[in-house]
Amino acid sequence: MANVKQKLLFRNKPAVSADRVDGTVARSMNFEKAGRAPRHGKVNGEKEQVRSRRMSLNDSLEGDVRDFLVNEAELHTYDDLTKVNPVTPTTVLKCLQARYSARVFYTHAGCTLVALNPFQPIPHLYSLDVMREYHSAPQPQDFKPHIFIVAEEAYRNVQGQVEPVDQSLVVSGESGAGKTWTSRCLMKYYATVAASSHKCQDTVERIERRVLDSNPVMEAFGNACTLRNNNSSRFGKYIQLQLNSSQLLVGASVQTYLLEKTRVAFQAPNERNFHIFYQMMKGATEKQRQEWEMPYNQKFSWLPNADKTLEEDRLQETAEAMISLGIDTDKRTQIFRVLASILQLGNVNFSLASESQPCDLDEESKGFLYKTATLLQVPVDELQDCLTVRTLRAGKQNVLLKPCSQSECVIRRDCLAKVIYAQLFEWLVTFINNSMCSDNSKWCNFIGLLDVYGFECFLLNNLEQLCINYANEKLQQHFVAHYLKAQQEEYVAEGLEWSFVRYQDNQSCLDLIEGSPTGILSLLNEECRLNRASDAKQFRVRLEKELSGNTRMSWDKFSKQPHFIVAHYAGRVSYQIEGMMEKNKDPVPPELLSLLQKSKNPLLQSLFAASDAEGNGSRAQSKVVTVVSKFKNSLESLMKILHGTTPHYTRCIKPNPDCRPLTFKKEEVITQLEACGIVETIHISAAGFPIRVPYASFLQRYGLITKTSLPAQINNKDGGESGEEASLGPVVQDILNAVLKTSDSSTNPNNNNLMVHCGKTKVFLTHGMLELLEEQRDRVRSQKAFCIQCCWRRYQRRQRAIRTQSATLIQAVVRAWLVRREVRRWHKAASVIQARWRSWRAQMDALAEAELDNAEDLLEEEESCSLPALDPLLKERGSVQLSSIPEPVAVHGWPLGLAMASAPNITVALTATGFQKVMSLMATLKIPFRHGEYKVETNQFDQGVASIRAQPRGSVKLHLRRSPLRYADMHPGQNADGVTGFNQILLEKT
Ligand SMILES: Nc1ncnc2c1ncn2[C@@H]1O[C@H](COP(=O)(O)OP(=O)(O)OP(=O)(O)O)[C@@H](O)[C@H]1O
Repeated sequence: MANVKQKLLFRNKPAVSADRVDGTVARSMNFEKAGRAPRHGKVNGEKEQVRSRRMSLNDSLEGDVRDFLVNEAELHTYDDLTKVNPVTPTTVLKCLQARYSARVFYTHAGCTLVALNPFQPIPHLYSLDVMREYHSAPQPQDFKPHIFIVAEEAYRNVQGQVEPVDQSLVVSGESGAGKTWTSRCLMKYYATVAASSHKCQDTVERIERRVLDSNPVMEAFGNACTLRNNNSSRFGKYIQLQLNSSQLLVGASVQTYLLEKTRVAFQAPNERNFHIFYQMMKGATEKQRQEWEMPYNQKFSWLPNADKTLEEDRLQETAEAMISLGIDTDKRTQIFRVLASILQLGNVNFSLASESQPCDLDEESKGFLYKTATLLQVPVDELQDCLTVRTLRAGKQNVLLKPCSQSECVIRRDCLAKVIYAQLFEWLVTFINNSMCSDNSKWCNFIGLLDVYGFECFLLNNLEQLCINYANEKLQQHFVAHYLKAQQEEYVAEGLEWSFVRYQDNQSCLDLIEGSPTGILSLLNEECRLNRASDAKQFRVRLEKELSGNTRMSWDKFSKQPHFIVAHYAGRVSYQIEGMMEKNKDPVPPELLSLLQKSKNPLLQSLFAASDAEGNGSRAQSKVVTVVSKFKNSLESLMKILHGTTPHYTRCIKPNPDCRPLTFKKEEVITQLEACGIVETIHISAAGFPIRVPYASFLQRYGLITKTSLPAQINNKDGGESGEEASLGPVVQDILNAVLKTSDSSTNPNNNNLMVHCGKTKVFLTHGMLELLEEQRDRVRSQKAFCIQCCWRRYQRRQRAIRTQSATLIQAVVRAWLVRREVRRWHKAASVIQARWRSWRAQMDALAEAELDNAEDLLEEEESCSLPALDPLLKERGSVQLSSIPEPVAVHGWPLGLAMASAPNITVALTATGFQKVMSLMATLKIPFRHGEYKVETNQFDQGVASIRAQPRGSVKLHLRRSPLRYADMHPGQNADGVTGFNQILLEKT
């Protein structure tokens, strides 16, 4: 398992810059695949192509796995973050974002409820009707996640008296995340649903009212406007709502932790003092101003940013709540006068003085000091002495007075203000408790609301942050133990036997902080109890000596400031040592305490009466109760209470740092998820089985590994009933066995069985097992793809062969048909030629016969006529001299061009060659043909008739002149300029 985790971490590395929380298995697998070089790439370009193809394939695979595990489009519908698959910070973040965009602000995360702050009122989200709906629902868990589900669950646990019956609702988150808002909602819920038995209407109403009214009073005194929240609680609180045997609210009590009293005398830039001072300054009546010695236009140096108007600046509301809690007019007057004295004290400034002289005050400051003394009802001289002169005691008798330096005076002034305010706040809390708390006999169970600071890590962190982060470590340990129990229960419900043996909790960090005698707190206390001035560098050396071996402790070698770094569960925090000891000692000069005890103000008297013993000059340094000791004690008692209750965790998340409505900043949220332990919870999940797949889905995706498919009846039902799903167990087991058998057992010799568990309806998987399954699936799919490719190629080859064969056959048939057609044409042509030839020969014979007869007649006639009469004609038309034996016979003929043109078949005449042409010419020239009677000769180019000679009667000589027709000797396809045919003959002859 560790191997697998390491492997995943290693593979995830390249993704870290893009998305540091992207640890999905799919991605890690892709990196492995993407990193593998193609074996047979010939050139780099090819390799690149192959790689990019693979990358895109892997990307699509990643999407595929993601789609299988979780449908992103449906992410907002996931009511429980542990149900998103795989449970990684990325998917959790996406889910929260999707829900926030869909205006859904509550989401379960296993046993925790995550509440996203909308930063704007959402109508009807917390109305009385909604409260009643959740309260009366038979199964509120089936409703949409809501803070009222948590409230109702706790309430029903009390009703059901299931051990442990007492409940704790732990609300945490960073400043401005909505803890106070959520606590208020919870209190309103219980004040509504656990109220109103008609019989005791008065009491219940009184208690409810007081419980609710405690809020404005506590907020006025304990909240302030900070950079991160306009109404920031500057203390932690645990409110116990006490329920009687009928689960009705009969009382309440409040325990507060670590009020930020330094704020009274010091406010960071752009921050304000506690709300109550501004309420007084802005909302006092004239009468009150006189009472409080607070003129209308007076400026107070401890009230910066007073022009900033907040809805919290409502004195009237606070005063009414005080009345409702039973703080009478006198007490209220005393309270406000004490508060006014603090404001006047803040305006007192000290001037520089020599070492032997106490610091003096200017006139203005004297006035403010006078007012302070008046309001505190103490002598003004004594007050000034206390602020400017230190009393040193040497033994019981010897008292030494030492003037304070200007800065010491300022420290004493501030200290006086802080101690008064802190005591007043404590008194108020006690008063509220007395007002709300019911008699022990009247209540039997409680529901506790814990609203504590979230994990803090600033640029400069000091004792306050150390205490807060220590408390968060404590709560985280408690949460983890509880969460693991819940996980264990789920596994048991699914029939699994599993324990998170490998999970390392934060005990080592707690040991580092609270360990004795060598924990940070112990060493700090030891340093504070030493009777010497605090030295930061010395303390750092001490810490290094004692704790350098602790892996949770470290130091920044390059930092010049004395500091130490603690690796908390939520991150590393560097604490500066300078001032830490002073804060831890929190010394109050005894003179100041004795002065306050002398006050005529009954409230001040009661505030400081208890500190009498402590305030006595006889305080031995070893008995100093340090801040961390007090805090540790109160934290321990709180943890004791929590351990005895059933916890319910609500993690409030601030979606953006600027408190803008409906704005979700991923980085902001993931940091808080880490700080409030959700990411840690996810890691714990990862140590178990973060991936849970219902049998039906598993079979649908991985069935192909063993060629198993989902039964049709389940497939049709979209998942099937749980009974039917359970029946799929053996098939699923077969697939898993097959996968585990084929996996490389050399790398996971013993771990195979630890990577997967079959529950009753789901398969529980580790990331490693999912990876293995996906690999197997890929392999099977590759095989199938290869098989399909082979079949396809074979099919293609066959098709190609068939096509070739067919084409050859068609060609053969066509050729045969063409040949047959040609031959048929030839036959036909031959028959025509034969027929023509025969008829022509017959004609020729007849013609020759006739001509010969005529020639004889002609000869006979010519013997009687003179021959020259023929000459002109012959000259004109060209002459044919038939040289025969005994005399040449003149043959009347046409010019050869005409003869060619009138050939029976002009095509034959023009195109025919050789004998054909001769025959044609003879026919045209109507030369009688008798076999053997004429000798026809062509010229050497086979292009014209050279001579036709009558054999029996001697030779016939043709003398032809050039045709008078200009183009008579031309035919298509021949050079127009060339002289061919008969003309050529003539040319040759001449
Ligand atoms: N559920 C909610 N609906 C509407 N607005 C809310 C809700 N929760 C918180 N807010 C708003 O956010 C502001 C800050 O909330 P809240 O004071 O409860 O924070 P916080 O966690 O208690 O801070 P701090 O630790 O500083 O006290 C509130 O003043 C309120 O305007």
